[in-house]
Amino acid sequence: MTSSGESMLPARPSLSILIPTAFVASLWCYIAFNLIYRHILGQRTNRLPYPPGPLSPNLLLGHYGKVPMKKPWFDYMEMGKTYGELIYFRTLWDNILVINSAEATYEIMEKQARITSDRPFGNALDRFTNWDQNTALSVYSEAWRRTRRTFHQNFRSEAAVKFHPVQVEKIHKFLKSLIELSESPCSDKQTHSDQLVNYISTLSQGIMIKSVYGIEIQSATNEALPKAAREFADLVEESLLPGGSTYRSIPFVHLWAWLAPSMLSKFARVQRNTKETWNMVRGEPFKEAMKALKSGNHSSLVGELISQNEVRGGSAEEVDRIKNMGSTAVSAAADTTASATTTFYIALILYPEVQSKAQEELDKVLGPGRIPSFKDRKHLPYVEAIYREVMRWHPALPIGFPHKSTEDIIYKGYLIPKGTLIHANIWAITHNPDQYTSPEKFIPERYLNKDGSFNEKYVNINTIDAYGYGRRVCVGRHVADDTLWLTMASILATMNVSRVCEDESEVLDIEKYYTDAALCHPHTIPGCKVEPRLSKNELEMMLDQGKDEY
Ligand code: HEM
Repeated sequence: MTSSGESMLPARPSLSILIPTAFVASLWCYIAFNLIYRHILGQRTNRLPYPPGPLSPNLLLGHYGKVPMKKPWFDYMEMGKTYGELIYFRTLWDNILVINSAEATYEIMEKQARITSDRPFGNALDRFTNWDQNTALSVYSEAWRRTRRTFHQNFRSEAAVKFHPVQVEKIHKFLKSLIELSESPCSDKQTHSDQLVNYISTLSQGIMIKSVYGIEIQSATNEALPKAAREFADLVEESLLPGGSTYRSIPFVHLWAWLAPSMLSKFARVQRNTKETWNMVRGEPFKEAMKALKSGNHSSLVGELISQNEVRGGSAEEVDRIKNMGSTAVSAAADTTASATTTFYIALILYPEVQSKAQEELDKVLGPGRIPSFKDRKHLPYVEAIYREVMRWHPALPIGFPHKSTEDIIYKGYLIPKGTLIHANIWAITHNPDQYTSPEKFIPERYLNKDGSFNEKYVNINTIDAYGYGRRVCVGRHVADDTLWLTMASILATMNVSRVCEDESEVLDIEKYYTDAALCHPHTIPGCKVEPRLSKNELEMMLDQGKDEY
């Protein structure tokens, strides 16, 4: 005791110091435990080496924060020259594998699909942001299997024909807006290009939103639902890159998103925004479809499925699955089909000879005054080859979607341990010079036989790498395939697309027009001019005659 009678015991640390210290200490213990478990004990029990990869710059964090996040498909393709078809590294506790070759992708993601079809999500933060309601982000579980089945029943090749009326209607409307665009006086050519990109988005999203929910949209940039669907895709895309999702599994990180005030923490703000945006995409159009259903109109996929469920006396879980399917379809279509259509325009401005050849084929097969319909597809091999080349030349998801292994895999003497995040480098696969001569060039002829017929080898849609692999292969691919083919055939039949530039000899660096992250799409089409091949009246007559041709 002091003379004043106060105790000499040290002051107790306050809770505001204890809680964060305990949090940081337990986080480090968790990291240390994971490292010891995975890298020391794991190695001892399995003598096989992990695949080659760059040395870890940090014992604890691995490559966390050091991996390329901007167009990383180029870096991994380049790194392939040193490490080969498999590149292996880790960030914190995640083991990550990037696959650069078609052969390894087939062996690991197709042949072993049973054990490589999980996703690296499903943590507390993913539940906080409701990512578990999105089929593309869901873990490999019974819930995913059931929603995927609902998806498959409605989007498989035979079912995709029910999308045809809306596809035809929206594509014809798009062509009409192109005529208006070509007539509108505009001093700045780039404004035309930007407007065109807006029309392309409206087309891609308009088809899915109308087919799934029966909702008409006029502009993808001005209306709440298409804007939210794109915003959700933008908010998610960084987590799809190799190493991009590691932070999501940091223990208790969801508490930070939940507790921290938005105005103080950017992280909390982004997570809440993601949750709200997803809730909007999942909730609002569903409410509208239900309103239409109550008023006796169920001319939408969701309306039709809900009324069938009611007739069967179906469950609340089935309603949830239908909601998940509808909202996932709208968010998955937001950037992907628009990306491929915009890439098609870029190809046309760079390769005018491709456009001329396709128009020659269309004019010969269709004859004068007829707009292409799905029935013409098998008679138009060159147009088919253009579509395939667009998907190869600039795939919409160049580094694919992350898969996760659920068992150890041994490939060519290497151990790929259970829990590894697997990314197929679709870009490296579709730009492999051993398989595609001059892969950087747009050459539709690579899909044709010498006599100009379409090469049988490529007929199956599953040969299109851009749609991904294994049990998680794009479930909307048949609908996307129809939309893209008809859009491309219709544009070629009715419009001339060309490039306007000051200097004709300027070599266009197209990469600078593409976005950097996982859902890679051009933000504009540099100096693009679109002119109708026919007069406005002729074109309108043509569209009128073709409007019921599915
Ligand atoms: C150009 C158009 C499209 C491309 C290039 C594309 C590409 C892809 C890719 C690469 C994946 C990941 C596959 C994997 O994990 O290996 C995927 C998944 C998916 N796609 Fe597409 N997609 C397109 C259009 C669409 C459309 C229109 C829909 C609408 C239904 C859709 C729905 C989905 C869904 C639901 C998944 C997740 C499947 C699952 O995880 O089980 N996609 N897509």
